[in-house]
Amino acid sequence: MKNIRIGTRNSPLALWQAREVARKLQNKNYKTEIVPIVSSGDKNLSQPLYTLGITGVFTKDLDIALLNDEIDIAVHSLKDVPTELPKDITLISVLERDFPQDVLIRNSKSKNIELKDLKIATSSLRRRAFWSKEFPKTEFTDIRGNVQTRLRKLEEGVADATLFSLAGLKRMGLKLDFEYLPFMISAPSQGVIGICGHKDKIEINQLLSEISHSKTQKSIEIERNFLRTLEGGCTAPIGAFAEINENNDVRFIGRICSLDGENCIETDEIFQYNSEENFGEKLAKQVLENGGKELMSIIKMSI
Ligand SMILES: NCc1[nH]cc(CCC(=O)O)c1CC(=O)O
Repeated sequence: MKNIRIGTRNSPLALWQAREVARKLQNKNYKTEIVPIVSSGDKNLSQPLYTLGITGVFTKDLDIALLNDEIDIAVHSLKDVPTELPKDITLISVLERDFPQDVLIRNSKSKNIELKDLKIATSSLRRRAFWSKEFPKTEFTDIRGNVQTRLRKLEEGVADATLFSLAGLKRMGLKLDFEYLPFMISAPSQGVIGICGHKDKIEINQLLSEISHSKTQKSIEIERNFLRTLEGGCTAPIGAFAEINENNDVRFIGRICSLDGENCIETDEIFQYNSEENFGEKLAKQVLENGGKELMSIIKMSI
């Protein structure tokens, strides 16, 4: 068999994740090749992007590379992958989730400041809203770029502290002091590496499904169905985390908040998993009935 061409974005985190997938495949004696995709090849496509359902800012270029057959699979941080996938593209595999928590990183001058007084750098609506729910008077500033860039900006003094997914820090081998934040709920699929493929590549998809982690698969299915049912395509402050034990008991925590964190609706349920039921959708519908519908329309108006 030919090399499996693994498409990835070019950032250090994305490349690490692609290598992790390559390692898993090599352990099964498949040959791999990493193909960093720098910019989009949309000029090679015969149809405009919107007719193909291509929407995600982080996933667009890899979707196009898959459709152009420049790569066999695309490796993503699953939390950056929209719940509605483009036509002909499918989520074929997930790796075992690690460290889904959001953690706080302070710059070296802010070690003794109380949480409520910290100026926080984050562009995530979810992180701002959930932090504000706990500490309403917080001042925020935007911060963008990859993990390393953001750490540099933090040390330059754009803010006192920032929030990261612990998975991202661990993958980058960054041994920084961090603090857990029990009041945060992670983004749906946070800490999960997802692999997308082309629907027609049956053989590749079959072998990729062999490395998929089934407990993680069940968790993200619930979290993503929860998100899909709530959002209808918009980016709202939504957290979702499903944990499954050996007996197939699931604990699911979900939350939506207004941007300022003042109005939140939360669900926290324990149930027995079965593949027939769409728990994510069911729990999201409960949230929508409990005032979530009104909250979602307020959020959509303020974005
Ligand atoms: N949107 C950025 C992004 N996408 C995935 C990760 C980290 C890896 C992960 O949590 O899956 C990050 C950085 C962060 O949120 O701190």
